[in-house]
Amino acid sequence: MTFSTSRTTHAEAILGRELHAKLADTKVLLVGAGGIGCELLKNLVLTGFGHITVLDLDTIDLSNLNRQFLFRKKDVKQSKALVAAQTAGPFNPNIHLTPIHGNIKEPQYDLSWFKSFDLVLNALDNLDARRHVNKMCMAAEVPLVESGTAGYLGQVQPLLKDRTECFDCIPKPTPKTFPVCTIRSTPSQPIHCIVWAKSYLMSFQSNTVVAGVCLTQASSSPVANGVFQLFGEDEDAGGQSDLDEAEKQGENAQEIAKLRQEQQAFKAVRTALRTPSTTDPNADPAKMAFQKVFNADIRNLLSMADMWRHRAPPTPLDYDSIHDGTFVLRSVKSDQAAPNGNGARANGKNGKASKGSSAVEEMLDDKSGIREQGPSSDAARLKDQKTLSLKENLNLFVASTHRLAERLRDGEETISFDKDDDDTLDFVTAAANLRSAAYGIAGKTRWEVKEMAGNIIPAIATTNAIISGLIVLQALHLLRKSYDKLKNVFIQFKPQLPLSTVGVSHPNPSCGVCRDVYAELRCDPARVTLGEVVNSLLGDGDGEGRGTGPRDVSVYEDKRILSDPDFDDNNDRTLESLGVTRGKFLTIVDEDDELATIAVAISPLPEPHPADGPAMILPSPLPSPPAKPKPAAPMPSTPPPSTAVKRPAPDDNEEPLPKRARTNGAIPDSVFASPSKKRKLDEDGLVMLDTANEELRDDVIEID
Ligand SMILES: Nc1ncnc2c1ncn2[C@@H]1O[C@H](COP(=O)(O)OP(=O)(O)OP(=O)(O)O)[C@@H](O)[C@H]1O
Ligand SMILES: [Zn+2]
Repeated sequence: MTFSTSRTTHAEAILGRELHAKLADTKVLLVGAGGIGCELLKNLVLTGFGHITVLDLDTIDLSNLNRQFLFRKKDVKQSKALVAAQTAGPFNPNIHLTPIHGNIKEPQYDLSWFKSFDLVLNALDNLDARRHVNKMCMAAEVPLVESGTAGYLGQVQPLLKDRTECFDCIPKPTPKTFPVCTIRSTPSQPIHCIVWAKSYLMSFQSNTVVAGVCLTQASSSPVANGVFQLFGEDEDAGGQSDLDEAEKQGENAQEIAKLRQEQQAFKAVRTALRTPSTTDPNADPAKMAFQKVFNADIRNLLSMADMWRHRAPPTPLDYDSIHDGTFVLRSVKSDQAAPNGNGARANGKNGKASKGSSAVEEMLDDKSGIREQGPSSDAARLKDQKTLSLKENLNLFVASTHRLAERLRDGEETISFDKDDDDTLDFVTAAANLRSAAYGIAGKTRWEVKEMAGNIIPAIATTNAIISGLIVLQALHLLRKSYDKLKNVFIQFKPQLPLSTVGVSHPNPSCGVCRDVYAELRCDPARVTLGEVVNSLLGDGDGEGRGTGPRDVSVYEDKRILSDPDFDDNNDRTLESLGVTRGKFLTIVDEDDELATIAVAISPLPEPHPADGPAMILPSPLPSPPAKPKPAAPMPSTPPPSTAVKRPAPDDNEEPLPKRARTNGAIPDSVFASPSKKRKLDEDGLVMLDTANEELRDDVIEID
């Protein structure tokens, strides 16, 4: 007896003939071709999914090659989506693969486009893109499998509108925050110095790592708030408006004069960084930057006596003496902030400077040259893992500042921190370590700084591979419509139970994403006005499919309010003039809070469409939102969140906030019982579950 086997024999045997045949016609969108994406694409191709679109915005980096096995060294700098498709396509000639090099948030990937897929699989690495895809899938009612890994941990979550909770049903934990005073004036841990150093490249506010207002500052000017961006945009390009304003409002004139002086000094450094280099050592931008931030600014802080009453004061660093090896780290009391204050070598015996002082001594001990961490003195240790002396940090600071300055002069307008950009990593390492030395905090190796500054949890190829297999299993349940089999699956750190599953949860009745009623409006945004659109969508309410009829509503695009019953200025403006174009949503909120919200996706008119044809094609039937569930009574057992210190920093581009709290209403018990309100592993908000009753354990760095 002979058996004939083909490439599909095994897949057919496992899946059954019916499902296997169905796969050939299935259209899948895979978003992300990174660690999970590469593994998953291989699985999809080999399982026999017939039509796969793979989309990624990025190009291949050398550091991807250890786990993103569809890529080779020759592919570095090429599009991930294109190379992934080129490599995986030939694994199965029976399937169609469409690679797209692009951002999933681009307007052409609108609701109609999402609706053209039977299934969407996320293999992303950031909260923003995940939330976007979640919303599009909820609107399009296309099943989505969400996933993420963090080191040895991983999670798969199948999501389907009205069947399961969506990605946004549970508010995600906010990223770690640090009080601005700690970062700007009173760091006590290496991470504080690293965050500070990063802020010299990037804005404090925009990456929301620093929270609160520093009480020692009088004004809200960038200088007062510590937003010095040596390599970024000039936050105060418009002049000294903030300070002028503060002066007008009668704030302390002396303090304002001091802030102005600081601002001038800072601008001089920025200018020097952008000016062709000279031989004058005093015009060396690196030296100027050093003297400003590690000497002048620290002296300035020392003059605020109150700040140092209960904590060790920092020591101003001196460029020349570090350079020639004669620098002595001084412990200066707040009232001894004079340049020649009594100094003492920071040897840990002086209580004021004892924190981390042995590590500081290590940095000071230039005779040791480059020191190595740990017991091994193996000369072959990676250079990244060596602790640099103070002088070496100075040299690294100077060298990296020069390299970054050269890039500015070559036309780069802003330089942001990127863990894979050596110049920025060197700068942050050196600047953070120099600041640590000034504050008696232990220094960190370049390797450690890379991990901490990049919020890196090492990626493990095996975790990605397991998760990708599990994604396919959940995808198959969704395709079979075996909804009772759907599971949230977790890879966890438990030898007895490395893999666990939990049944999916119901949607959160007050979710501001999946409880909205979605509709699609095909229109020419240049030819329709806001008022026209809203009135047409509300309809006359005169029978089935004819809408709710006129009522009081507020209208938003994302967080921007466009109109409400007391504000109709925009009603005669076109959608285009209001920036409501293809791919965006108009959100219509019931002013009486009785009916669910309508979210209207803006799509183009179908082609071909006569030029004199209607400017919009309304959804049919018109949206008819159900009554909103009554909010549950507040739960006494849940303490209110503390807003005292760790309030998240306002977003840089903050736009008017919606009047309503979209997901912040009282959350019913069922939500807190939801298994996915669990442990946060990833900066981008991946929520991980261990067991149903486990505490939220965060890798939060303690802040003072
Ligand atoms: N908005 C987006 N549109 C399209 N692709 C995106 C978007 N956001 C992220 N991605 C892609 O998702 C993938 C996530 O993969 P992964 O987590 O392995 O990240 P990586 O950048 O490849 O690796 P690492 O961050 O560890 O260097 C990346 O390839 C990234 O380009
Ligand atoms: Zn939801």
